[in-house]
Amino acid sequence: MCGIIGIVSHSPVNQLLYDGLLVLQHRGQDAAGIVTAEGNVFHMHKANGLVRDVFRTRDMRNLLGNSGIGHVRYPTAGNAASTAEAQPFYVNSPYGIVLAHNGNLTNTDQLKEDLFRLDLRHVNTSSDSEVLLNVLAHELVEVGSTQQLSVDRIFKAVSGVHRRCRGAYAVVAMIAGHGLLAFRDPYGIRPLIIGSRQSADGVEYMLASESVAIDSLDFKVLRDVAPGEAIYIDETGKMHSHQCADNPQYFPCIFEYVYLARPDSVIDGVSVYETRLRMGEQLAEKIRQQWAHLHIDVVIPIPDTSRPSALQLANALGLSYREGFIKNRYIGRTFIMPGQAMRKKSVRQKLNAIGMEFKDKNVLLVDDSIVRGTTSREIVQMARDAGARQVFFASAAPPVRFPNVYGIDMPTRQELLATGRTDEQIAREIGADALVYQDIDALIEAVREINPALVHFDTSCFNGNYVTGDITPEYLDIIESMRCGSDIKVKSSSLQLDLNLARGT
Ligand SMILES: O=P(O)(O)OC[C@H]1O[C@H](OP(=O)(O)OP(=O)(O)O)[C@H](O)[C@@H]1O
Ligand SMILES: NC(=O)CC[C@H](N)C(=O)O
Ligand SMILES: [Mg+2]
Repeated sequence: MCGIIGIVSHSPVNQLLYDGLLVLQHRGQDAAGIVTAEGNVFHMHKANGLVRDVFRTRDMRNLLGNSGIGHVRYPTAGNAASTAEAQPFYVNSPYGIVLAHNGNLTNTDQLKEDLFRLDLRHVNTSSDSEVLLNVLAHELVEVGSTQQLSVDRIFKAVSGVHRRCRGAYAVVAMIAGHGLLAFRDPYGIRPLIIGSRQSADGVEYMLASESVAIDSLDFKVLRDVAPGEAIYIDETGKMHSHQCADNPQYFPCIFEYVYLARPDSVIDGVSVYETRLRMGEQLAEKIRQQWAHLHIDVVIPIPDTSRPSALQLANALGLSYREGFIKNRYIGRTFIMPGQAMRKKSVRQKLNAIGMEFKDKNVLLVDDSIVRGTTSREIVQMARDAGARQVFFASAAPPVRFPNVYGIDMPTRQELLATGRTDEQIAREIGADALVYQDIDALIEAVREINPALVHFDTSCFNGNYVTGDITPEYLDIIESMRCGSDIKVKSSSLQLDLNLARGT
């Protein structure tokens, strides 16, 4: 889950893009980049680091032009440390194209081989996003690069991308001398939303991963981009849209509501904050039924993401809600940091207990999810060190037992705390006296109650159902075997070969 943004304006967009990326920083802390278009010329600056560190005044000055795209990266493929994999990516033919991608392709290696062998294109990094860009570039050639690039042709090229690419992709791209293109994969796994505003010179458009970026830049939300749909804003500033997939279906990632997105965003018509409140209510109901024998003195959230769920859970149970952990506001999100050593160290740096809230109390700690257990293990111990009598733990999401292949870095079953363990074993692992998880149906209900039009979700990390239909046990085995420890560093080019071997082809 990276953050992407695209703006077509009537005045310079560099500051708007920067401000938008700052608002999307929670979606990626590893690298940031902006490309602006000034006539036929692209200006690009990208590097590893947080938005505030990547862009100096001199970089901003060079980002000239009235349209542009931006990206904050949370690596899920390729090499986390490589500056060359910071986005947006650029390819010079046809026309000159830049692209920023949120998600993860699941047939990267097959595509890479086809690009090399059949399309005569070279991909220089191990990033799936560079592959995606080259597929788009090739499809744009296929629809007739020697002729005028009409809107129809651009949409045909996106249909070609949908036919070839598997996995999750929300994309913003710019075609030099033409306009800004955005599209969402046929299942709408990762979010994408469009907004507009009226300026003295005409309408201006903005696309972003989350509505919070649109709100905070003073645009008005128009609507979510539909699964499979493409939006094109041409060089005159006119917006076009078209459904480019044969069989689009809504399967948004439910983990966006659990953890990834900011609570003040609305994704696919659902307020993230409201779902988190409802998750708390649903969990309270389960606790009421299952834990009548336990005495809880106080409910304490594990900041930040679990706050709304913990608050509502406490309300529903008639218990007091107290802030027992204080978060160092200068430390980022730990789950999306690359490398277990860094994540572990950061939990202690990030959270500190307030003794009086724990001393001689039975505390119920609430987190939005338990993934590797890095946070919960540390936090339970911190609660005990602070003098808690009993420590109970509640997760507003079900156990995470399966790898995510659509843009969240949960690649191996071994590193997921809940894989192969019962709730009792997990409670022992994190050192809690009791543990309760949300049920998957209750989680789905928490989102669907707000927008009943959403019927299906990508819930693969909870139940192993992979909607794209191409994720076999062999695929997961190979992904796992390619990961060195838990750090992201994929020996990408061997995937297809290994898959073929696994299938005996
Ligand atoms: O079981 P784990 O592998 O530790 O992952 C789960 C934890 O990581 C996330 O917190 P994070 O610190 O990333 O962000 P937050 O401040 O938004 O809660 C999430 O909210 C959980 O607390
Ligand atoms: N989390 C994401 O969306 C990652 C995008 C892309 N797969 C990368 O690793 O750069
Ligand atoms: Mg957290």
